[in-house]
Amino acid sequence: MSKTEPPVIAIARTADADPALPLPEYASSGAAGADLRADLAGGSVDLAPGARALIPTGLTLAIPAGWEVQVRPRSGLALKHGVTVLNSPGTIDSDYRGPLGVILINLGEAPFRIAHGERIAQMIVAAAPQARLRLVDTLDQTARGTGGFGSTGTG
Ligand SMILES: O=c1ccn([C@H]2C[C@H](O)[C@@H](COP(=O)(O)OP(=O)(O)OP(=O)(O)O)O2)c(=O)[nH]1
Repeated sequence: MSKTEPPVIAIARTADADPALPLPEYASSGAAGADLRADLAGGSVDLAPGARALIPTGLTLAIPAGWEVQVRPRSGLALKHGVTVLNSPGTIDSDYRGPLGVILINLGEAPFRIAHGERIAQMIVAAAPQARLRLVDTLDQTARGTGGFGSTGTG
């Protein structure tokens, strides 16, 4: 099977970033995601139950055209604390050069403190081709037709 060369994602720190924070990296040879850390200028953010916040990572990315970065939750935070990425998966566009932020929400029962440098989410690089979008009068026929939303049953 031929393996396509993975894209290069350029990472730059924002002007106010903490240069001591580790950059995202793959923790194992098979890891799909690289962890993103909260860059809170040495401080912390308290998320009350039900509250959400945009958490800065101190990073900006340059993603090649045809690719995207998805911001996904960390399962440990979700299971242990009910803290997850509200807009999961967050979409980082290839032409975006602004700061990468993570929108976290606390769906747990207890307040959750996000510490500076804590790993709060993970970034996944995925192919995202821009399709050619065309308006037509009728669509081609398929066996499924218009069936959806549970049309095949629940069992
Ligand atoms: O979790 C996220 C989601 C988005 N972004 C940045 C990168 C992305 O390219 C840009 C716009 O995101 P999106 O298209 O999801 O937001 P929008 O609400 O549609 O805003 P816009 O009108 O700016 O596209 O915001 C983040 O930093 N974190």
